[in-house]
Amino acid sequence: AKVLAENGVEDILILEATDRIGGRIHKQEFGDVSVELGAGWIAGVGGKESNPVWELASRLNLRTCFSDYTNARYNIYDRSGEIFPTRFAADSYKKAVDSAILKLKSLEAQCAGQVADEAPSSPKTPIELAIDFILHDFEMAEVEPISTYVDFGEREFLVADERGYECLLYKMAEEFLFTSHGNILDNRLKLNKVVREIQQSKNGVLVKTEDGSEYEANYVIVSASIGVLQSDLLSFQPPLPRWKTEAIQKCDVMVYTKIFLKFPHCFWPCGPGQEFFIYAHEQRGYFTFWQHMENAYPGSNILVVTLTNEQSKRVEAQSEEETLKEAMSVLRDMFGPTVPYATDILVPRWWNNRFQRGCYSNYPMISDNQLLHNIKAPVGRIFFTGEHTSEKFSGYVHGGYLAGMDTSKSLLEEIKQSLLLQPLLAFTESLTLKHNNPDSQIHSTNVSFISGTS
Ligand SMILES: Cc1cc2nc3c(=O)[nH]c(=O)nc-3n(C[C@H](O)[C@H](O)[C@H](O)COP(=O)(O)OP(=O)(O)OC[C@H]3O[C@@H](n4cnc5c(N)ncnc54)[C@H](O)[C@@H]3O)c2cc1C
Repeated sequence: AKVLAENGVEDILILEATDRIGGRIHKQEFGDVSVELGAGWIAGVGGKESNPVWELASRLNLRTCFSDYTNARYNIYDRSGEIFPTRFAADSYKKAVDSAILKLKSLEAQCAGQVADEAPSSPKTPIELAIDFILHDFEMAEVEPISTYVDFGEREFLVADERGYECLLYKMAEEFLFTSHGNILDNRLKLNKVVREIQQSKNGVLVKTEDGSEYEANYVIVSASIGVLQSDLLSFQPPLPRWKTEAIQKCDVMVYTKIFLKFPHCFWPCGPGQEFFIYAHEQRGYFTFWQHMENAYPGSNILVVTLTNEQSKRVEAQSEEETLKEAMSVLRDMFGPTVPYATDILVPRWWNNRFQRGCYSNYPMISDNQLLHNIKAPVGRIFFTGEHTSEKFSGYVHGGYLAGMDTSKSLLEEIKQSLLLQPLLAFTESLTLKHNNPDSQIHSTNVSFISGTS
């Protein structure tokens, strides 16, 4: 919207389903600090190009902490609280990386109709399963080379600022919407407006919201997540073409749940290289990845455990008490029976949120550019944007940011073309009218053609 406004298209309307802006960037007060339920890191810093989100954060002096995940593999606990020896952990890690490379090669071979030379081994033991989880669901959810790292650098910074990651969005809003004391008062932003239907005709679009409101426009940009597009929240009239719906359904959606736990005191190791630690269990992804928040907020006594996909869906479906019981039993395995019970727990529910239906897009390991192209491509007057439409940075905040700019530029181009074509179209129309109805109507259409040209 900012790109459009800055380019003279100020007659815009932003319809947001919830009572806030920010979407998957969402802070919440927990245990006297601000925690990030959604995006937490600015990924891709320190490289040859500057990450635009890092630039925004620097301008706002956003407080961040460098995250060094590399040590996580040396803090792997078994179920009796023993840490796996460094050498053994390093070897297991190397084995998992080699196996991931083999798996990719075998997939590539399969796609080319060939048989791979060597079959990859599957993780079986708890430590193998734990490493497989951090490798695939956490560290490298993408296939190498990872554009974010190549372009912007390999460093990642955790946002640890009471204003929240979302303050970047309010800053951006301030630059083109009417705001006062941090509140957006511009009536071009309408909150609590759940879009349910988008009708398009030759001349424009009609957007219908759940509360019965209707909005007419020349164009619409849909920035809802890929999970929402896969759900039945939004309907299109006429229905979207098959190439579009098939592409939308083919893209995977990751669910990524950060569970926050507050304790009366800190009982975990907090020295250098100990921010991240791993729990090795027979069930892959069962309360595997842990982080303490003492680097981000010293004295906060908060732990975060990350669950993904099936485990995320499982805990979303149960009560917080049940999840807390499971987490406590895992912590007592690792640190002993005297570990104090957490005083508070926070479980975000991204999968069951009908305005998200998941956390971020995950393109299949082997997919061609056509899939992304089709997900991104406009259908008539309906344009699509969001992280899932970013060619290089899908899944990230900077992906969403850059995709938004990209889509707006395409729309500006479309508007420019249609303005250039208008006189020509009016002329063609007047000729058709003349042909069909050689009476009084002709003149008025011709006038609009002439005024259009001038
Ligand atoms: C738990 C989690 C952790 C993450 N961690 C990171 C990270 O560390 N670093 C990183 O870079 N990225 C991370 N991401 C991804 C990042 O948050 C997203 O890629 C990015 O914020 C997506 O922005 P977007 O504008 O595409 O979509 P959104 O932020 O989802 O915006 C879409 C908006 O559309 C609204 N909407 C949906 N349906 C309707 C409707 N029918 N009518 C009206 N409005 C509607 C939604 O309410 C929402 O506000 C994480 C995401 C999650 C959920």
